[in-house]
Amino acid sequence: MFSGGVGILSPVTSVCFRLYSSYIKNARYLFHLKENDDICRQALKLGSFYLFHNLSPFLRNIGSSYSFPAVSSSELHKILIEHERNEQMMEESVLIGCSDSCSAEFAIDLGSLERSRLETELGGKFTDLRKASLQLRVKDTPLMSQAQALLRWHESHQYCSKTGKPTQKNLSGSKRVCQGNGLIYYPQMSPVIITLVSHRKRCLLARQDSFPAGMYTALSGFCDIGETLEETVRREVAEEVGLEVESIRYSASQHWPFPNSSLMLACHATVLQEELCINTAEIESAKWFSLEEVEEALKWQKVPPKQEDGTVPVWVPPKLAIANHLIQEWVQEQRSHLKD
Ligand SMILES: NC(=O)C1=CN([C@@H]2O[C@H](COP(=O)(O)OP(=O)(O)OC[C@H]3O[C@@H](n4cnc5c(N)ncnc54)[C@H](OP(=O)(O)O)[C@@H]3O)[C@@H](O)[C@H]2O)C=CC1
Ligand SMILES: [Mg+2]
Repeated sequence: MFSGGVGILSPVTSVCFRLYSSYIKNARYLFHLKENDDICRQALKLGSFYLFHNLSPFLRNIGSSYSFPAVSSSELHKILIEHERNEQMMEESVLIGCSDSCSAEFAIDLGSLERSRLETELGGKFTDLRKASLQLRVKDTPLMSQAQALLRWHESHQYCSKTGKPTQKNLSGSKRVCQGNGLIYYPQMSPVIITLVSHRKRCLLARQDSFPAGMYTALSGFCDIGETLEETVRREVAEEVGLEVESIRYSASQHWPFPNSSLMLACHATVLQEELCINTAEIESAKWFSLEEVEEALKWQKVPPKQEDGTVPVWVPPKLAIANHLIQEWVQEQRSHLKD
């Protein structure tokens, strides 16, 4: 049943596993891998590995689409030997999940190996994460983002911020431990709210001057320490556009890897008034949009071309961004109100 390490689990644990759904089996198996270096070491010998080079994921182009392929443990072993690396380097991998058949999945950064040679041997390209996110199918991006975020966290937490001594990752990469005083560090994400504000039949979309021309999206902002989700929504809406939030409705969440790991918490909010007071230190422009205008903006699948007058039509972030989900949800709700 478990191709990656079940033999190490006690018979009692294995019997319990048989009663569970595959989701629970996987969750329990991953828990053991995270906690126990010996089980994880066994899983490394049978697992599959997603490859990165200085945090750029490896993509392969097949016809008109791209894949984020994994190599087997034996293939990775062969690559390391051919590039004159010790097989011990496999232990630099981080655990990112497991397949339905409980085969462990890891990510490894091969940044110390020659990039162009690897690309030729593997038949693909190490691609910048932003570009890769747009090339991959939306359903394949979360795994790639998660893997890159975890590798990035390990790369930037090599030393203890209290003692200055090196930290050591456990085998799965679920934590790092200070070699000086045993302090444990866990991978972190910053909570960020993203809120689609609406008033009567219009919703509010805004842009920062760093956005590509024409792109408008929902308001967003990092949670301050100690704040609740609701408090952040109220504060950010007040700070950025000078509106008082009346009601908040949670919608969904998403891990967002740019520029560092964020947990995007998406909400709908209604406001009491519509007169905007834009904080230009934060955003360049914010406007109310009707259903028709939002439907028009959603039609663009990629950056629209400049019009004759030199302007770029309004467009919204692509499907991989939770902003798109919030906007689509609002459109569906408006359409259903029209039918009522
Ligand atoms: N997935 C999606 O659909 C969307 C994702 N986002 C993401 O949400 C995030 C936040 O949006 P944004 O509106 O810019 O946020 P804010 O409105 O909070 O403003 C960003 C500024 O806040 C400061 N800041 C405070 N805390 C942090 C922290 N923990 N990490 C980094 N900066 C912090 C930084 O200022 P300083 O640099 O001066 O220190 C930064 O420039 C962005 O990373 C963006 O990529 C945004 C919209 C859509
Ligand atoms: Mg903001």
